[in-house]
Amino acid sequence: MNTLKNLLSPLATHSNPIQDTLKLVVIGGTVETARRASVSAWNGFVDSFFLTAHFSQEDYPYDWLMHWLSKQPAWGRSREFDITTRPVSRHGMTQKTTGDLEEDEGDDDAGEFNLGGGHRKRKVAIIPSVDTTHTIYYRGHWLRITRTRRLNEFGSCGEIKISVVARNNDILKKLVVEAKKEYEKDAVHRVHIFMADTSYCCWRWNGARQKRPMSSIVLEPGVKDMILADCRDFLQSEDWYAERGIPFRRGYLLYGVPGSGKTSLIHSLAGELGLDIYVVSLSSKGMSDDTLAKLMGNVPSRCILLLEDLDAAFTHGISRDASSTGAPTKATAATLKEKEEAKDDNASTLTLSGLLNSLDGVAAAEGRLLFATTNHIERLDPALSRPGRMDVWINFKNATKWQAEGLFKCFFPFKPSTPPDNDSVNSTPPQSQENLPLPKRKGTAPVVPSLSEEELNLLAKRFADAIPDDEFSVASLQGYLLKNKTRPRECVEEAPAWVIQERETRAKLKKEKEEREAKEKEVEQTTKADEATAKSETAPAEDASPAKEEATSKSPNADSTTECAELNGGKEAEIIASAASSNDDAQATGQTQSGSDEKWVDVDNTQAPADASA
Ligand SMILES: Nc1ncnc2c1ncn2[C@@H]1O[C@H](COP(=O)(O)OP(=O)(O)OP(=O)(O)O)[C@@H](O)[C@H]1O
Repeated sequence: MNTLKNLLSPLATHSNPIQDTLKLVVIGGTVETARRASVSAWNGFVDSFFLTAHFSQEDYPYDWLMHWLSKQPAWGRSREFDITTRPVSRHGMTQKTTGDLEEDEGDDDAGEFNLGGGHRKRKVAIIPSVDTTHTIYYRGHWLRITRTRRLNEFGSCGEIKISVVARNNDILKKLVVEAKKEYEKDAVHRVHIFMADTSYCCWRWNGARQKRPMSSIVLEPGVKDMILADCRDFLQSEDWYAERGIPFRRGYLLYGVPGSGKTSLIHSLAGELGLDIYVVSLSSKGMSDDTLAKLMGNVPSRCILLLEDLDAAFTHGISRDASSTGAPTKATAATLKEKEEAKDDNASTLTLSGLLNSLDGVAAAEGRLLFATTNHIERLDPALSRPGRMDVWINFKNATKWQAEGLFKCFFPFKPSTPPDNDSVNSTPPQSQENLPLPKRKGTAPVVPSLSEEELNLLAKRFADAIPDDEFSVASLQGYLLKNKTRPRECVEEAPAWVIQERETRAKLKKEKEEREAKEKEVEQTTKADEATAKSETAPAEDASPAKEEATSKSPNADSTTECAELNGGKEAEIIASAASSNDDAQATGQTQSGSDEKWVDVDNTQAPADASA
């Protein structure tokens, strides 16, 4: 005490200011040194007695732990925590957490509360705050949990550190297993979507969507069953593939008109098979052979890898090698111009050989189901769609009457005439309602007049009669039904008028498009003529090159064909021929090709396709 008094007394009395400053520095230094020594002693103590596990956001256990932590009762008593409406893990599961904010009386949907006055509810999670250590009691042990953020080469990344005093790491193993189980239990109703991030060469979680029941997809009989059975069979055949030395991969090419259910079917399959979907857009900015190879090498073994609008990649500069377009179709002048721009604009520089390598090269991931969709199969290079890369082809066409009827039944549920007992409801679901999700949310659901089964069947039949075969996409029928979702009877009455109106609108749009194109062509020709006149006036000597003149006076397509043929060194025609013949064969034979593992399925063909894996 006296020492301290002696140290501090000069500060109170008038003394030399230099001496005072020095004393303050000494005191401060001593205090700081003592603090550091105690912190490092504590860390040493922790290191020697505690087991510590680190969980990085880059890997799945982090998600399991965050999900598990968000459900722990300890947060209800904690004095510092984060409240978030964002997903607590990359899988987007924000659910009821202990210590949650409860909605006003009358709402038992705990964990949801109204933000912003509207009727939309958001779920709230309470999670450990960053850089704070929390202590949780778990199975007879005190866990010290610290959530931190660290910087890595791609930005900041979350980390969880869990320390526990224990003789071995059994308790941590138990914790991880429990967290995983809980996580999977809660994830079972969702399909998780990951998008390729070309900037960081990684997959980013993009959302968790509610599973879509297979019964809500209306395709010709047998198609859904065939594809589902094929996927299941593949996923169970790892050993079979290994024994025969065949790469454990399977590709599905879904092609056809827009709005016919290609994407919906994939979503539904993912839910049915319990797989995540990894989506790559080949024409996205920054996509290169290298990036794609890394991304493909990083997909987990059991998942759906989706290449959407495969043909779009071809019209945005993909090429077989440095000097070719890779696409079997004629490249337009606009396409070539786009390619030139792409070089400057950091756009996709992917080549077809790069794409082929990443699909089935040595480093390509195994065990994944590859799905590719396209509206223009004729634009695909045959190399891309050959068996081994795309084993099953499915053609999606405009809606048939059968599909119109099925879609109508999906939209309007019927009321059984006599209330059946629970068992009979569970055992025999009506075909159109089978697997459909039960309405979960409370609120003002639209009032739909109740229909008996007979009436529903009759209305669906009449609706189908009014819809012409193979003229409207299922998406447009869905649009019409959505507009009439509370008026099933009127919907059927007005269907013929809707068909006429749709036809008129389409004819009008087509006419407008033709007029616009004709105008554009006219302007283009005038500009070309003006340029030619200006050229001949300013540089008469250049007239001596007639070949060049001839090329510029051709149509844009003819132009690009010439340029394309030059770029390909004459290979273009070969590619067109092989694509056409393979496609024609497909249409002609229509079905399974014997001797290969490939299937050719036409959704309009009512014959059940043969099982290719047989
Ligand atoms: N066969 C179908 N059964 C049920 N719904 C369908 C079907 N086809 C389309 N739809 C509905 O139409 C909408 C668009 O469907 P989807 O995106 O699956 O079509 P798509 O063939 O992938 O189209 P695009 O080629 O333009 O990507 C969805 O809302 C979906 O519910």
